[in-house]
Amino acid sequence: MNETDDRTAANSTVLEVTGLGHSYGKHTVLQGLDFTVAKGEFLCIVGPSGAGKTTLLQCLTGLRKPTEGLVVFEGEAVRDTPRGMAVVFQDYSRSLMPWLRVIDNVALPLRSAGVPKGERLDQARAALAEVGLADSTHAYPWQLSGGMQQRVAIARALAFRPHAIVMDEPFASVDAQTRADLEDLVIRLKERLGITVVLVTHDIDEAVYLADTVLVLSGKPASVAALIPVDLPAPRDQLATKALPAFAELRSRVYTLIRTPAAAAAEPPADESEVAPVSAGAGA
Ligand SMILES: Nc1ncnc2c1ncn2[C@@H]1O[C@H](COP(=O)(O)OP(=O)(O)OP(=O)(O)O)[C@@H](O)[C@H]1O
Repeated sequence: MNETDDRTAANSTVLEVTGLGHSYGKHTVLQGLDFTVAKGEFLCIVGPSGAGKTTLLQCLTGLRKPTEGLVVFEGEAVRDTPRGMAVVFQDYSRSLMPWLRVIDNVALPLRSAGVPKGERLDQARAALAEVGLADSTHAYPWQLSGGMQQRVAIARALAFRPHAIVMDEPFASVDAQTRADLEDLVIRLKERLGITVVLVTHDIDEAVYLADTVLVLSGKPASVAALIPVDLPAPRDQLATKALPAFAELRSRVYTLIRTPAAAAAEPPADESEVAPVSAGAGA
């Protein structure tokens, strides 16, 4: 049994993707994807620009129907975004309502879900406290920095008390320092609340820093080139973790897989247990 099998056997599977493919008309973008995400796991999806990362994420969240295969979340086939799943997009400025105060932005989806007023304001306040915005509940989004607005978007996702958060390049629109702060925030939230996180990024360093497992998409059409367990010590630290030789090794493996998937797959890694090619048990 390799590390990937251990990973899925030790934890219960939350998300299961089987034979997933997607074509836009005659243009096949994704083909034959099989993988699982365990409860509490942090999975980062990386791949070259245009590989189909966003398309995959849309299929996982029920925002797009795959043309082939199946996505199962908590035992049920995904058709619309499941109740236990929250989605955070890159563009916070478009996802927040500028005319609503922060607390009302966070509480809005709860209102649509029929949660009574007192309860939804309590849940919204608690979620804002989780992301360090307890003092900004009455501000308008446009009075906040980009990083704070993205925190509001994360709070809005948390207010639902989801079991899983799916994020599409959530830190791509903020400066480097804010990005590092938000990365650490998401790691802390995941650990404290036991949430499963699936995050798409084009940034290999970010993927290795955040993930328990990095899923590398590559090829045309794209498939899973590898699921790479990231066995870096916790807690992760922006300086210490990134200075580790193991971090540099993982980063270069991911980079090589993205750039030259066939060559990387043919050349076994120094320690084979660290890289699990998808054919060696990445599926359910
Ligand atoms: N709605 C659509 N209709 C037709 N083609 C699409 C549509 N959305 C995406 N595509 C095409 O599918 C391919 C994958 O796009 P997608 O946005 O999923 O990739 P990506 O890996 O997220 O890209 P990037 O890293 O640049 O954000 C691209 O060739 C894109 O042009």
